[in-house]
Amino acid sequence: MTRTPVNVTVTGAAGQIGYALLFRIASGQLLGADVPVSLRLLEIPQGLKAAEGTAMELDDCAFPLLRGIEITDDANAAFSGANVALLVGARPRTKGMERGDLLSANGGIFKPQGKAINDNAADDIKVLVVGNPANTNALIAQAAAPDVPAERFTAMTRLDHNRAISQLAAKTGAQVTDIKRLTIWGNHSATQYPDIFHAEIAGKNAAETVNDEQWLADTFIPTVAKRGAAIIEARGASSAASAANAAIDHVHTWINGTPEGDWTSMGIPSDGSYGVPEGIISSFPVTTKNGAYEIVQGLDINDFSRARIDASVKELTEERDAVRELGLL
Ligand SMILES: NC(=O)C1=CN([C@@H]2O[C@H](COP(=O)(O)OP(=O)(O)OC[C@H]3O[C@@H](n4cnc5c(N)ncnc54)[C@H](O)[C@@H]3O)[C@@H](O)[C@H]2O)C=CC1
Ligand SMILES: O=C([O-])CC(=O)C(=O)O
Repeated sequence: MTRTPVNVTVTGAAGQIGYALLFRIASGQLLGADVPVSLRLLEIPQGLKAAEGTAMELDDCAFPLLRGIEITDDANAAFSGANVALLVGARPRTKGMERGDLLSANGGIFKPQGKAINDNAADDIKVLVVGNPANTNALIAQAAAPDVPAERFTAMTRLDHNRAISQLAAKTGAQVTDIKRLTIWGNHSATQYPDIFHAEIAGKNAAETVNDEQWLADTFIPTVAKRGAAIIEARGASSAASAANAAIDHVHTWINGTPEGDWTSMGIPSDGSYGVPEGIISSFPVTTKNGAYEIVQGLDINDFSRARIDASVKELTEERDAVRELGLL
């Protein structure tokens, strides 16, 4: 295999998501079974030793596609030549803590990392922000990287998307593979809106198939939106393997395309579509092709959906205003 390795930078590499993610990247599940990969792991100084331990385990897998691992606490070195950056390192939410509380704790991490991406990454850099509050952290990083096209900064709502598919399949007895065109709108937070009005189950409209607005409003939406908190309550730690799985899905779909007739959900800089203020990083239905994404246009938004999209977007504009006041934009 003579192909040049793709440089993938993972921040927070010694954390629990990092541990679930790195082996899947190295095995080819992020980029494809024929794409060699070189890993750059960024950690804070206290995390370096554990990252080295993970790197030893990666070596011990003898992955055919893994061409190198560098470990550093220097963001400029970590993002040097990066083609894909997964910004995972952040402080996770703990019991009883809402995402808003995390803004100031995490904002300081993403501004310098955005600048380091701006100054060091490859021209084709694609960034996925996983660390919470993911949408606003992505906005902070993007604002600090004026030389990188804004649309390369994305935030992860794919875990919400996957959770919603799974809940809908369980309710209707369908297979997850029967469910298409589901959308997560807004923020990766409890205000997010999982929308099944345009979704299909085995080719039939999902909302009509379910035909139960009370289940939608009182069970489905809160179950999906509060799933992160429910996992923390049950596990005593936030979602890790499912979050890593969603990060793999997000980047894999971005690079390789959405299947014909389907779409996915990504947190992306708004172009003003669907009344979402331009510039904020909000989740939309998107199709992807040749490494680029496009917002699905022309969907009818009913009153039920409009109110919920607006509420989540309002939260995002408030987060943007808060980080602006903190001098992070
Ligand atoms: N968008 C989403 O759907 C989801 C997001 N998350 C978020 O992902 C983030 C990571 O979660 P976990 O891996 O469980 O946390 P963790 O605490 O296990 O790991 C975080 C790691 O990041 C490192 N870190 C902290 N600051 C850093 C910096 N400036 N540079 C590099 N590394 C740094 C820490 O040393 C630690 O090893 C959290 O913010 C969590 O809330 C978690 C689940 C889903
Ligand atoms: O809720 C959290 O803090 C972790 C998270 O983002 C999720 O599981 O969706």
